[in-house]
Amino acid sequence: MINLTDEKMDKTTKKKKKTAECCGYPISIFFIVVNEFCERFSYYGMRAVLVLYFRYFLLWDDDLATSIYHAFVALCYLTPILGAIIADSWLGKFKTIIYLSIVYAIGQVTMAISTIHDITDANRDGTPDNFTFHIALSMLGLILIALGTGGIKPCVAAFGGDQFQEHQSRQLNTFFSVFYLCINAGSLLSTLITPVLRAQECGIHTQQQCYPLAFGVPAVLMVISLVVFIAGSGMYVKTDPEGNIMWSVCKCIGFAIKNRFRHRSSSYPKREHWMDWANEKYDKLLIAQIKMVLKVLFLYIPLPMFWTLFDQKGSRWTLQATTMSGDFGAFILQPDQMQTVNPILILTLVPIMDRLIFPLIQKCGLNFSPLKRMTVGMLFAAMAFVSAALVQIEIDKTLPNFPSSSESQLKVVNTYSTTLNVTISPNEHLLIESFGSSADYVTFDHQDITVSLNTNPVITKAFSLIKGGRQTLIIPSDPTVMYLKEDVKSKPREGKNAIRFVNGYTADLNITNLDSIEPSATTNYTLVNQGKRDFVLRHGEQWCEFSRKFGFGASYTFLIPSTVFSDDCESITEVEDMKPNSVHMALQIPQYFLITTGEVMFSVTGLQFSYSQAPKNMKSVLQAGWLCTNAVGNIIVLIVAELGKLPKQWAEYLLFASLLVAVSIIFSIMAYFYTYIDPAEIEAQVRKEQGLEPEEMEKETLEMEEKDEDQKNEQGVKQTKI
Ligand SMILES: CC(C)C[C@H](N)C(=O)N1CCC[C@H]1C(=O)O
Repeated sequence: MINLTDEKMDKTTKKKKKTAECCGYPISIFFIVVNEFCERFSYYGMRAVLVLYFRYFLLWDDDLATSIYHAFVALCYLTPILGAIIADSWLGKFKTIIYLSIVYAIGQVTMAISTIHDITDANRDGTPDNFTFHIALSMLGLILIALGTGGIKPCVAAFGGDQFQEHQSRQLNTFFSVFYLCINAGSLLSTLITPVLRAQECGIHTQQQCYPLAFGVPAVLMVISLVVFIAGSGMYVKTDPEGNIMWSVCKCIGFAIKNRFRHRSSSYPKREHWMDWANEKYDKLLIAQIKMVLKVLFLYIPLPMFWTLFDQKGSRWTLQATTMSGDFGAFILQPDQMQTVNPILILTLVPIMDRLIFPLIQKCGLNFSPLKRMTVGMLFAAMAFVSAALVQIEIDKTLPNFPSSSESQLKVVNTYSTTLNVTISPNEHLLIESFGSSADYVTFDHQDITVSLNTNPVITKAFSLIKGGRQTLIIPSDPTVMYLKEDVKSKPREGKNAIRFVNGYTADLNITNLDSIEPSATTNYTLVNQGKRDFVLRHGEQWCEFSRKFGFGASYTFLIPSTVFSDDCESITEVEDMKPNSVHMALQIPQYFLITTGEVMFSVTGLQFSYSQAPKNMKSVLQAGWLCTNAVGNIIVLIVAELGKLPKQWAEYLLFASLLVAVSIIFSIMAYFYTYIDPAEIEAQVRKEQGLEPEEMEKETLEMEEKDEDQKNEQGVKQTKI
């Protein structure tokens, strides 16, 4: 018999301890949800500008930037396992959250410091001189952030759940919804704010895009998140870890497998569950707890497929948006801003579902159990992809007919003084007026062509076209030097417009933001945003200004005639190489609505389910298992992106939708055989079977705490056995 000190008494009775409440909720919850809001602001805010930092600060190419970005996101969803092990086996959730939040905040500050170009810009030219320093610092920052954000994620949700007493089960479910609302409110605000901060100019020696501010504000938010969490310290219910539970779990599973193998002969009687083969050596309670966790983890196997579709919102759907028009009249939406529709919808759909839809379904007498909700959530996500496929079919109707890999396409632009008859061997005849172009691209299934112009004398020239490419034959004022210029062969990125100029003026010209162009030359493409753009053309003292209004995703060649200054830029002609996007981005709203409805049913429910079905000492572990489904989904997206795509994007969307339907059918069958449990009840029952009265159980817990870690793992479990 050991003496129960006040402190120990508190430890054993803490679940029963009355916590301060407000409207039926523990007050400590307030600190946890505010902490989550700030943390998600910090995480998503930093993520919103990360690719741009790689691309335009570190000057990495698109492929490297996106690969490192996705690897970082996947790492953020893998580290929860580590956090959960630390919390459930060693430090407890409270201390784990504090320590890993410190790591996280240090990571954010390191990241912000790595973006200060002035640190290494000795020659003051606006670019860092020592890229290795910035890369090393930012990678260190990202690793610390991934450790921190992933590590605390399973602990915060589970720690929030721990604050509720048994009579607060309704409030507990609402907590997970509010928790999800905070995630999305934080992410929405930060994804709107950090890009604006980045667009500011700042610097000591030279003014540059303000990455230090864009990364600095998330770092400050992470520090606030930590301070808020610590501020609630006195109010939390803190459950201590019961020794190195993960090590005990691994040893117990290992023993069960070994023991089963040793007794594989049919002469040994079968046992109800393979984990029962650990009965000889391990505590029944531990075995029962492992069975509960394994049952849920098994159920999670098909779930990554949901996240595989969900995560494509940020990639494929954003690319789809770049081929659409974002002109909403009152405002213009950029393709990547379309993603903010998801958190906005979450903020509206979670309350609607919680307060209206789910109670209504219950009133109708339907049993909409958590696993049914998750299955329906998956079906909604599949429908979202069907909707995306339908939108894609509409877009495809408006897209130019790009050349296949064996074809070549050619357009002709005439800046000669008269109309020309252009013959392209063997049988293409085009009549092209001065400062005009052929109506559309001509497609060839061979590359070697001969072009003849009906000038006097006739000019003939041979060309070799690019296989799979689009080119323009530029006929300048001196047609003998006609030449080929390569054109864009896909929609310009980010919904921008690709423009270029052909100089038909007799001398060099300067155009706003472009290098000077020689007579008869053609500039390379420049990308310009949607909206009205002004250009100033200059030659010596002469200048004129012209404006054009651009839509989304078009490509133009502007032909500058020799009279450009005498008619004040009026005579510049515009050749449309690629039509602007005509399918409206609003058509993406149904797919966002469907996927977000699916997310509310799947993700919010999954969070609650993972908490409710976990034994008390493995709550964080099961949360980590849940988050791992997200990590695997992310990795699948990475692999799919690497493997390439189906020739038709709409077909790929339909393929993913069908895969998710198939997976949801498998999941519903698995769910059918799953029996919901009350882990506390099972634990109490096992203890009862072991002949332990509640008081004895508490004493025994204390005795176990007295022993050293190793003994506790090895002997503690045996000791409780009957
Ligand atoms: C992608 C949105 C900004 C956030 C999303 N709706 C969401 O809440 N989550 C996506 C993965 C799980 C969850 C999160 O915890 O961030």
